Amino acid sequence: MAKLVEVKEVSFSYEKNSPIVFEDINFSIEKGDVLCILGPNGTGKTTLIKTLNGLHKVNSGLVLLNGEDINNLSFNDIAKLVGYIPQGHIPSFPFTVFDVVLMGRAPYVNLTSSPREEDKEIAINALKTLGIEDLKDKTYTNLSGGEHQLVFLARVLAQEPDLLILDEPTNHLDFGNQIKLLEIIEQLSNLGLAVIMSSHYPDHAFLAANKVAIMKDKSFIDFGSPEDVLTEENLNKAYGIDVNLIELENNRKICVPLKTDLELVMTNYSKKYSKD
Ligand SMILES: Nc1ncnc2c1ncn2[C@@H]1O[C@H](COP(=O)(O)OP(=O)(O)OP(=O)(O)O)[C@@H](O)[C@H]1O
Repeated sequence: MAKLVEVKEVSFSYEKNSPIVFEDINFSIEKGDVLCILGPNGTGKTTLIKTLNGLHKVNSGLVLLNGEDINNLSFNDIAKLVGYIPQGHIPSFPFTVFDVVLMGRAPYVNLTSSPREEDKEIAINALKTLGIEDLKDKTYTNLSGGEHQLVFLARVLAQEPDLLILDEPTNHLDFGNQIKLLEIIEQLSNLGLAVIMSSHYPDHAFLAANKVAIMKDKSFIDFGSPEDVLTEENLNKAYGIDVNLIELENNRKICVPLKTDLELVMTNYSKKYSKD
């Protein structure tokens, strides 16, 4: 059986003669996998993610969804397979939260017909799953950043995709909601949904992912299980800081970044901001 996502020898640059963002990327994702893509700012995580939902076309190589070249799939075909939450999306129209979530059913609803009762039930269920049914009648544009994020997630759940692609999904979420979101991701993946998310938090990969990729210098410097990939050495290579990995009693690992020696860079300012 074909893999849900296969990425083969993929390279990308924004313009014909502009620098390559990444090259020779290879990986695959199956049902129920959660892949966390880590890497420093500007390494190409968002760009890579956009090649997996048809928003960017690769320069060379292949992206296959369920064995089919993504270039041969229509926008609607991709929308039935892939639910995507972009980074920092800005809501523009004052729809109700319920209507925003119902829009997730668009790939299944004929343009000229209204949503069916079944679609409305699916939308309500998505709100219930995330524990935000009480936001149903609120105006989407009036919500907080974290509430937008959860409502957008409800909308892509209503889309009933096989793959969720989440670009820094815990942005804007409070301490508790970050963990709740990771638990929701874990539970959905146990049901068979696949998830690809980018993140700036290696700890989030330990909490929710079974695969991790670290992107740096136009490629993956490592890909595999969190235990194999999230080493102090790899995290130092990726972020240029020392990191201690600490194992808690319940076998859970956490990453603790150590302080850097920034005083060297700050010497020019020491006179101006002298406390004396
Ligand atoms: N529309 C664009 N046109 C040209 N270059 C772009 C465009 N979007 C991004 N880039 C460049 O592509 C590179 C990768 O950007 P990308 O946003 O994919 O990185 P990222 O790893 O997601 O970063 P971050 O962690 O900061 O969100 C960067 O050098 C960026 O400046």
